[in-house]
Amino acid sequence: MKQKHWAIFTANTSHTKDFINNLLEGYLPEGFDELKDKEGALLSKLAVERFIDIEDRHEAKIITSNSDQSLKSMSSGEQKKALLKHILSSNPDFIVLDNPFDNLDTTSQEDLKITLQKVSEHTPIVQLLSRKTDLLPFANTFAKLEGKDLFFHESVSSLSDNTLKDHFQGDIPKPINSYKIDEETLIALKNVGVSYSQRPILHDINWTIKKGEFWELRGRNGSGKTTILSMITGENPKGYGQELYIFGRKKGTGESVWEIKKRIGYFTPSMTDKFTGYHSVSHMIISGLNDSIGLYIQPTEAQLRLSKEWLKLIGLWEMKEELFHDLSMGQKRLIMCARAMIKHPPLLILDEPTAGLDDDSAALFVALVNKFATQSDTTVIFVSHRKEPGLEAEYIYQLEKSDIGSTGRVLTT
Ligand SMILES: Nc1ncnc2c1ncn2[C@@H]1O[C@H](COP(=O)(O)OP(=O)(O)OP(=O)(O)O)[C@@H](O)[C@H]1O
Repeated sequence: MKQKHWAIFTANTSHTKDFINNLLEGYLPEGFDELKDKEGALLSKLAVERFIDIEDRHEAKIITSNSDQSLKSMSSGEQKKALLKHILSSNPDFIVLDNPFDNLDTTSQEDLKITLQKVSEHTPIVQLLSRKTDLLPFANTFAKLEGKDLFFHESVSSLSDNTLKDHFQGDIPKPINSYKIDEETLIALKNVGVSYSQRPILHDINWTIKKGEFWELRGRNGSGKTTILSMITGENPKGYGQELYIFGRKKGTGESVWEIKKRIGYFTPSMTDKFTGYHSVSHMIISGLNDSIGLYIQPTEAQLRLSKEWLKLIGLWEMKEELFHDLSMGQKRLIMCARAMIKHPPLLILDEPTAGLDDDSAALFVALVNKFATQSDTTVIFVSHRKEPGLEAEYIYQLEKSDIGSTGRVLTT
């Protein structure tokens, strides 16, 4: 009999985590009899985080035993590859893949496809996917997870519904107080180099970012994207002593990390997915004005008015009193993005912001970013391995890996 492989399409309202736990714990939904009494392994961002946690707590190396580096210090793509290697070496009876291509560069995505094709000859695979282009070619059983319920479909074509609507009617709300930045050049890196334990990571990086520009930062896994961003935000001490200028000042000339952070909006999905506090949707947006997650003081009239304008723009005004906690993943992402935008920071960094979103929600998210980049003075840096259709970045900063560290060049779109 032909090996069965499942492709489960998820949307942002799908109860993906419960579904995966049930599969791995043997509470099999109908249609998965082939996995009865079998031991499965999970490749997902959450599984990586669990291993980081275990390695941290026990000071042990489980999936990185043949590397000097801790799992935590690896780049997100490297972590995923290390986990895959660990899974394959433990020969599980079946493998569950939760959006396996997220965080991987295009070459690594192709390599993973080839590996999985081979694995699929002897091991059943369950792929959960939110983007249609990610479908593995050998999948032969298709279903959609709607909330908790699974609906099987004969083919992929019967799964698609092209009903994308543009929710963003209206303009980006103006901030209550605006930042005054006199310099035209917001960020400048001049001949910046970084090494870790004598391993060169970045070489001679020259990158000038001006006020109001919209950039995409690209590069393969481990090429140093996060390293550059963390030097800019002040989280990485490697920026000190280098020709790195932030908001017109050379790094390390007296400004505090806090002063810099106040002027940077930052969004990455793990901020949303890990957040467990119970705050209303409206208060979550307003909290972006105070640089806190969640609101702990009574908002002013002006703040409430501003949050109303944002919620109307992103189509979530009806949900203002709902708890952030109860929203779907796509809605949470829009709220967190609006929260990062609300004060029109001079710089907004979006780090793989669409990872895990379904096609429609990703397109909606991109539409919001495009609108913000056009209608505000904020400089936007968007990092992603996916070429998001419709993203209107003006410039691309491309990192190219090499033995002496990654070098960078500017491409125009
Ligand atoms: N604290 C550290 N110690 C040792 N190596 C590190 C440390 N932090 C980062 N690195 C290494 O530096 C390189 C660049 O990592 P970085 O996270 O900047 O890459 P990236 O371009 O963001 O990758 P990805 O696309 O996979 O997220 C990687 O090889 C990573 O393993």
